[in-house]
Amino acid sequence: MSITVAVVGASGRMGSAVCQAVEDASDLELVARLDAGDEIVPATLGGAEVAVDFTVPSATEANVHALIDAGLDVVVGTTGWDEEAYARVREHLARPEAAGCAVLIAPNFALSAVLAMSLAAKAAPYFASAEVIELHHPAKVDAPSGTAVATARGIAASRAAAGCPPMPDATASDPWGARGAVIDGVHVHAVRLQGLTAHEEVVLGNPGEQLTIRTDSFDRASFMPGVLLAVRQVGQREGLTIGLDALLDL
Ligand SMILES: NC(=O)C1=CN([C@@H]2O[C@H](COP(=O)(O)OP(=O)(O)OC[C@H]3O[C@@H](n4cnc5c(N)ncnc54)[C@H](OP(=O)(O)O)[C@@H]3O)[C@@H](O)[C@H]2O)C=CC1
Ligand SMILES: O=C(O)C1=N[C@H](C(=O)O)C[C@H](O)C1
Repeated sequence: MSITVAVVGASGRMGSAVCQAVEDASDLELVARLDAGDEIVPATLGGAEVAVDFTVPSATEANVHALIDAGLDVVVGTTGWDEEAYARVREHLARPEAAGCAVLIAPNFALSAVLAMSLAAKAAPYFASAEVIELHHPAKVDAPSGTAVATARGIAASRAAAGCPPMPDATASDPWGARGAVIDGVHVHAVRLQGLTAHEEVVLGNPGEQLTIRTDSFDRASFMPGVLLAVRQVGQREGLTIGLDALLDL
């Protein structure tokens, strides 16, 4: 029996790749393609059991609530989520009328990126300094990337758990914002460059040594195995899952 799938944001760079990947998978059936302006209601969802959302940060949360209302499990790759938005989804999923629905939200479905985030969090307490540099195609609408935000938060959490002191930094004047965004105390730098797809470097420093962890998605094909894994497994989960690492034995 196939799992029936609807893709929201189906005409986009990721949405169109997901539609193709679903069509190419013998155990999945693509039953609906939705885009901006399409209503998310059972009549437009073609009987889908699982929806995949790759849209825009300003639309994704409303889409997820509409998909839960329609009784679907949801896999989300769109960025822009914060703790408050996660809490609203958890609250929605806890309502009796949403019983049986599950949502998985992941900032990055590429195995190399998931491993890079996990390795960065593991390594961070062993280094005095850690910074994140993300590099993307110039059509990306948000900065920093969702992956960079999650990476910085993971680094900060593991350093806090290990009781690490603040990172050394004598910067007293930065009128141009050259030190980048600061997320939970971790500096994050965003590059937008024609020719790039999706890349991230985590640099960790100690006196006399440096560890560089780098992930490169050269092609959106890199995200597809993770998206399909999530589509196949989201229905076996309960509530809200954040991150593909929850499905992997890392
Ligand atoms: N988790 C992961 O592994 C990855 C996540 N991403 C994230 O996925 C998201 C999409 O990226 P990408 O595909 O490059 O972006 P695109 O801009 O190529 O695609 C977004 C699509 O969503 C459509 N859209 C906009 N608003 C709505 C709406 N309200 N309902 C339905 N569809 C809508 C757009 O239509 P229109 O153009 O007509 O407005 C467009 O077709 C971004 O947040 C990106 O960061 C990207 C790659 C990997
Ligand atoms: O917009 C993109 O392209 C990507 N977005 C995600 C993010 O913001 O982390 C994942 C990946 O970096 C590609």
